[in-house]
Amino acid sequence: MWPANVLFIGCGNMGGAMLAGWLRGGVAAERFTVYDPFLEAAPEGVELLRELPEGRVFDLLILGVKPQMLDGVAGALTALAGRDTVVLSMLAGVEMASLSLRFPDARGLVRVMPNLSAALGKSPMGVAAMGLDHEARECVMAWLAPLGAPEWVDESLFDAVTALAGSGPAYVYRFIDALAQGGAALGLDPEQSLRLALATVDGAAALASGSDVGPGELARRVSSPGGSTLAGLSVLDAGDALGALVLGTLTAARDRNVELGAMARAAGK
Ligand SMILES: NC(=O)C1=CN([C@@H]2O[C@H](COP(=O)(O)OP(=O)(O)OC[C@H]3O[C@@H](n4cnc5c(N)ncnc54)[C@H](O)[C@@H]3O)[C@@H](O)[C@H]2O)C=CC1
Ligand SMILES: O=C(O)[C@@H]1CCC=N1
Repeated sequence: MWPANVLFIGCGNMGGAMLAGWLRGGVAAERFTVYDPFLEAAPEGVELLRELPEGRVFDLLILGVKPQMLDGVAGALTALAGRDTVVLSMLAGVEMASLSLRFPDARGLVRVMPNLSAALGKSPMGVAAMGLDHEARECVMAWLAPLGAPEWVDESLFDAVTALAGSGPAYVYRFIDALAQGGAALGLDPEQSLRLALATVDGAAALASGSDVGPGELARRVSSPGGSTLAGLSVLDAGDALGALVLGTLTAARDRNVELGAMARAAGK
């Protein structure tokens, strides 16, 4: 079954979440090797290397370093990224054209944009590939499936997908914090307020995910005519301030991804 063996190059927050997701999904730990000079420990059964392996061939190389570190590692990976090896990158902003300059001999390239929910098998994932035939692309999707919901995305939209789905958990966490702090300001015990906020977001997201109607209709169903939810929504919806704030947030994140991509393009010339 492809990939028989997988080498992570850097396995911090995001790489670690993906690794945890595969292990949770039943993939054998022995199929994974991690090269990371700074990681304290790898999960049980996963080989952790402080030096790049020599004379070994991996089916899949997963780049899990920061985008700004690409050129700190790429040169040393030439021998590992040969014609039997697919290179998969989770790096924000960095385009496949930039990757193909660094890994010209690789069997193919895959870009994936997951988020930390991969650890629970609940990550949305944008996926794009280069140099892989239909069968290999199907294998990539099957390989990513234990992490959540992979879907093909045109690479030109990757920076937007990264802003929404990659960074998105951070924005949701801010909203959870705001709910919890609001409840505490109204007199609830802060810990109880956070518990209530978390359970509310968890249940609301699960309900919306399984619903055949959209979030707008679900919000309407919460709101009794003349009731208290509408009184709250009249504040939240005023002047579409929330919509503008979220759009501004996603735009800033998307634009930073564009900058990171441009830096990688310029450095590769
Ligand atoms: N954190 C997140 O939620 C998401 C991150 N990403 C992408 O994932 C990538 C990694 O981000 P994080 O996991 O957040 O960063 P991180 O800093 O947690 O992980 C990076 C890892 O690389 C290791 N490392 C440093 N120098 C190295 C070297 N020379 N060779 C090998 N490994 C080295 C570090 O020890 C660390 O474990 C980034 O490119 C980011 O754009 C993508 C989606 C979501
Ligand atoms: O903050 C970052 O740059 C990365 C990309 C998406 C989430 N974390």
